Amino acid sequence: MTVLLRGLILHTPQNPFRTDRALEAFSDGGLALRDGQIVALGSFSEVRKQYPEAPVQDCREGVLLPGLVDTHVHYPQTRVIGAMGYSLLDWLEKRTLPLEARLSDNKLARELAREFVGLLLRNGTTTALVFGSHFQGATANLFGAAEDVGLRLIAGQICSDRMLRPELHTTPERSYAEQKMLIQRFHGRGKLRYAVTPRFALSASEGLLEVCQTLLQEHPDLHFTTHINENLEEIRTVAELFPWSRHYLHTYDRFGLVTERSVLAHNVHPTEPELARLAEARAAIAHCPSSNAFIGSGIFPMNRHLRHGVRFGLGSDVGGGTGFSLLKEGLMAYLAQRYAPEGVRLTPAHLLYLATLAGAEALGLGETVGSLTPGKAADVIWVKPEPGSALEVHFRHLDSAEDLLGSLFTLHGEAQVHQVWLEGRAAPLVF
Ligand SMILES: Nc1nc2[nH]cnc2c(=O)[nH]1
Ligand SMILES: [Zn+2]
Repeated sequence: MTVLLRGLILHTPQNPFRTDRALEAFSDGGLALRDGQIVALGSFSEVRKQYPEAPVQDCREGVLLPGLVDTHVHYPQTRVIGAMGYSLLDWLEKRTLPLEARLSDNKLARELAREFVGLLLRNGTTTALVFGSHFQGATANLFGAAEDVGLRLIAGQICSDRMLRPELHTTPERSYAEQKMLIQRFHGRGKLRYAVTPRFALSASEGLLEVCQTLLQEHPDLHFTTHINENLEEIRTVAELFPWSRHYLHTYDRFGLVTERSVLAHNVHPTEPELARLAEARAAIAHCPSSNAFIGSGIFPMNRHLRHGVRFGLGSDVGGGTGFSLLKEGLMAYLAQRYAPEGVRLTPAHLLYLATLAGAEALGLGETVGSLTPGKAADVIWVKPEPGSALEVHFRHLDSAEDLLGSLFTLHGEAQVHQVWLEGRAAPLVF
């Protein structure tokens, strides 16, 4: 059955870093959904003519957007959000890893998994690349929870075999066996995909990175994700642990882990050769602006990434980040670039692109999601201003789509994700 959504529709089917006309807006727009796909987009009157019999859902209060894409978020860390006053390595040791160690308890893991996928959806995230758990059972729970609600999920069991805490350490042999089972069970099942996920080079021996390489060789369509160049002390430690490495990226590249299926989180302090190599390999960066500020990692050198042609999308990086909202990450990216000495002048179209299509492309899903182009999956969100809020005033009085988008990102805290469609089906937002 075809359904029509009517309302203000905004998306960025093109890259605003390359063209001035990337933002497409339909002030009284129509979006036709059928069999999980978008089948038409245009002015409401045009789309209505194509589907005169279809039922219409009136979404004229607020705005319809593509589902948001989070390229970096940690499933076990919802309850870590807000731990102030740390930098990366002491934040991990004192606040994050103790909680992650508790996910050996499957009951807790199941509860956190349900809570986590619910929070993604409530914030309008319909596709996510997720750091799983160090435990096989907990990671299986994450896949199960995503499947239950229909979230498009790429995730994997984290592997580490040093420098964290003993409960979180595996061995190369054990990690291989556990990951193999998860890959067989979940990779390619519905909307689930598997990502090989060493936590970071600091906590992975060469033997473990070799296991990651073997898994990617045995299953060339797997994804790969990890952290890189987030914090200066981390970078110094990695250089000591891999004395042969030319730079941080080399510790992954040596094992064949830097490809166009790789997403590396942060990259706040890259060298020029690393940027050149990332561009050459077509690997993508997950830019996590609120986390970079909150844990005090630094300001993302966006201009250098652009100059080299390195791809990047947005990541909430919960719980180093300040919450699940990618609208907020858009604003944080904007603010950080305003502070940076050679910051990029971002527009509302850039922010929407970074929160949607750029992320989809970083995950290799640019043909499937990230914009409302007909033929893509019907992953759509309806965002409304809170009654009585400043954002509502803006929605009533602004007439340029671009200004409205700017106010949506700026006043994101007054926006409510009212409804989410996953492949055309309305998802429940209360769990
Ligand atoms: N932000 C962040 N960086 C990391 N590096 C290694 N683990 C983590 C993590 O959990 N969060
Ligand atoms: Zn992270």
